[in-house]
Amino acid sequence: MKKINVGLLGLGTVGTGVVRIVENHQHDLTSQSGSPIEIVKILVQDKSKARNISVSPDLLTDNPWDVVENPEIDVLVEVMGGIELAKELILAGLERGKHIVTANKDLMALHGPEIMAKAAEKGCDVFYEAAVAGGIPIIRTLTDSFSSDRITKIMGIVNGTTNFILTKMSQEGADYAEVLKEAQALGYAEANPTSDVEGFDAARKMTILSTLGFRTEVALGDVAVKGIFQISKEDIAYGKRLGYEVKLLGIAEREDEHISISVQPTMVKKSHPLASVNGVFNAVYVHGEAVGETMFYGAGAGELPTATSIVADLVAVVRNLNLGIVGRRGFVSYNEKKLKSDEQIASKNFILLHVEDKAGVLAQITQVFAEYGVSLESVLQHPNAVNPFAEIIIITHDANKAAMNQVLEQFEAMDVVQSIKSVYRVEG
Ligand SMILES: NC(=O)C1=CN([C@@H]2O[C@H](COP(=O)(O)OP(=O)(O)OC[C@H]3O[C@@H](n4cnc5c(N)ncnc54)[C@H](OP(=O)(O)O)[C@@H]3O)[C@@H](O)[C@H]2O)C=CC1
Ligand SMILES: N[C@@H](CC=O)C(=O)O
Repeated sequence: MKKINVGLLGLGTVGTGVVRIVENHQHDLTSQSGSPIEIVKILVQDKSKARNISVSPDLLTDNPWDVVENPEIDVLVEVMGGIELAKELILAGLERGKHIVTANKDLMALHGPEIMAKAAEKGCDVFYEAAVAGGIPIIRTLTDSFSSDRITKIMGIVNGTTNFILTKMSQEGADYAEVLKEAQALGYAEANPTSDVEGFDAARKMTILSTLGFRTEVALGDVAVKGIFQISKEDIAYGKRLGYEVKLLGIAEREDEHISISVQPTMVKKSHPLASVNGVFNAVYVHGEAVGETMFYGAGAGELPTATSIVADLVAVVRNLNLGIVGRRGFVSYNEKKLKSDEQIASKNFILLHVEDKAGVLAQITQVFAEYGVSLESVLQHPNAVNPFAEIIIITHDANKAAMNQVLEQFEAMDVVQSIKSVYRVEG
């Protein structure tokens, strides 16, 4: 039984979890993969840093090439994050015939095709289950379990940090900045948390999921992105009154071979299963033509859930090594990419307006919707107790994005409209 040597690039939140699982589950890992797995070198930035796991100082190095050029190492597990250095090390590892496991969605969303091409050229495995939704096995599900189906929609809460923040704001009325600090302390947030709160982390994950689900090479620039920082307590309170929770959703849809992908705060009807996904939990809803509706739920970030996916990938690599095969997750060929136009993207919408509180205003507002063919599901109006204006909350029926943009442009130009406070997509 040949021992498999692993070089670990990074010993932060996720790397620590990988060391723990490899140590604690050694017997099971060997019996499932056919080989003992040993971490023989670990790259860190600062060897003198205090760590919440004890590892032999001999294992640590701050020189990446000690790991990547080590001929004894069979597999590189990249959990250091960042793009340029991680990419350089992974490509250098592949060049030397090393198999790769990574949690790096930033890298896979931007450079996945180049990395997969190098892996194919060198006959190596590249697995990245942990890159999307932490502990949920969604990548395997899309590439393996649904290979027989035609997926039409992937919709999910794929960022744990923002879901943690929105849950605390909704349930406890907590302050945004305070909860973000808590998410950072718990190891959920990215090194630069703006990528969580501005929606880019979710956009990278949706790039990966839609590429795999629609078998189409989706680029990060194809994803329309909106983050959570503009969500107010008022929006959350109104949503609740009307039976909605505000969630940051990644939404990828396919219709007549055309696709659209977005990340945006969304009012989700409380009866929809995504509305009750709280805290750091993630969930991904997948609709396939044959299978119908499915949903996958679990911890989307954090040390051990994420490490579970990494070590499962490691087992897959080792199994393949022992069988003498490679099992890259990718495609022989991709479908042609056709993006939906704004006229083809339709959804229900929630709009909160502050308007002058006088006769005829509501009629003027509804007239604008009628002009652009947007039909309304409900309209609520009531005076604001503090300020001399009225609040109007409108829920539309399905309306296309182009028409909605024209409606909003009209509102911007109307004297009776003091401000367009918020606009959300509505699901459920
Ligand atoms: N945290 C999570 O819940 C999840 C994270 N991920 C992804 O996993 C990856 C790792 O995340 P996480 O563990 O949270 O990150 P951390 O910041 O906690 O850890 C990063 C580790 O990499 C080391 N490192 C970083 N840059 C360098 C460098 N230039 N040279 C040498 N070592 C370096 C750090 O060294 P040192 O310790 O000395 O500072 C640290 O050990 C990221 O790609 C992230 O997006 C994916 C899913 C969930
Ligand atoms: N920062 C990310 C970590 C996992 O990918 C998140 O909060 O989901």
